[in-house]
Amino acid sequence: MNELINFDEISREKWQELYRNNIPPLTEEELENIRSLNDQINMQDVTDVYLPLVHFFRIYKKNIEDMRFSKGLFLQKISKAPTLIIGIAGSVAVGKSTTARLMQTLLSRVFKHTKVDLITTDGFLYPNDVLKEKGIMHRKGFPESYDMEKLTNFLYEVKSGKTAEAPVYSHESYDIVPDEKIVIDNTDILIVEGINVFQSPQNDQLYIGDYFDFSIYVDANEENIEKWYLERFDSLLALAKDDPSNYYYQFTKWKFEDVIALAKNTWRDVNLVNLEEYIKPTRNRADVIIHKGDDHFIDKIYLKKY
Ligand SMILES: Nc1ncnc2c1ncn2[C@@H]1O[C@H](COP(=O)(O)OP(=O)(O)OP(=O)(O)O)[C@@H](O)[C@H]1O
Ligand SMILES: CC(C)(CO)[C@@H](O)C(=O)NCCC(=O)O
Repeated sequence: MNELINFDEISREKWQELYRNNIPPLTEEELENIRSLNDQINMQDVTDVYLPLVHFFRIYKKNIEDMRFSKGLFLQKISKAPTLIIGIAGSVAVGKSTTARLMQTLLSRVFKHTKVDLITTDGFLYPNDVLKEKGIMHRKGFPESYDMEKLTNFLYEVKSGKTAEAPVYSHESYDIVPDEKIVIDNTDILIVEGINVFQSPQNDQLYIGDYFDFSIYVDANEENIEKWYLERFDSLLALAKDDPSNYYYQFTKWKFEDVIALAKNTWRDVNLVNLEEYIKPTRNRADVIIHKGDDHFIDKIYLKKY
């Protein structure tokens, strides 16, 4: 990991020691609530990894608040605190949504009276008919498949304290959901999760990285991510088996080996290429890298030094 020269590598054991218990601990019941969001979450990760991470984020939060206060004094103008934005990036199927949901729950528990919202940049993909028109349906998830201008405008509106709307993507329909929006209003912390959150847009004037106050990259080796992608493909098929409106329904009628071949080819020809060419190169832009080993077990944390 030579390109991570600018990061301190911290083992899980060391990381969990760094948390000095001055955040109100979660109750058992609250931990149970988080578990219900995703049965597979290893609850040890919550106490060993995520609570220290929330504690670490507190340092960034305080720094930003102090800076805003000092700027306000200088300008003799105290303005409303802008929404803090946290970016979570990483490969398709590495577990970004799970990390993002956990962070959302923990942040709203730890910082009382704080409204924490979550969106995914999947909503800013062009709808399938536009992707087809552009001839890039096979490039879903690549930089050109996102409406980056729309995403940048959305982040700008959130930061400016305006009511902002994010479109919604569905894995089940494999498309943008028409007429569905997530409304972001009076949010204290917004988590933005997606494969492209640290990518530079084609237009040099716009850089979405400028809007992130804290950023996390979820990392794992490619063999593991492929495995998790194939497992998720399986879950999507199971979900689709009685629902002809589901995109994955068609594959439930295929021979088993053909479905496996399709999933493996999609991983190899689309998502792995995207990971190597466009997602992984943004890893060193994150403030924190969470590294997972087998079975999603978090074994290492990397913190940006400078
Ligand atoms: N901590 C975890 N423990 C066990 N399983 C997990 C964990 N995190 C994610 N998974 C599983 O890994 C798969 C991928 O996770 P998830 O859907 O969160 O990925 P993602 O990075 O958000 O993917 P995408 O970018 O395609 O939306 C899912 O099947 C999920 O249930
Ligand atoms: C929607 C994205 C791009 C990201 O979540 C991904 O899940 C995806 O659909 N990739 C395209 C190839 C595939 O079907 O896996």
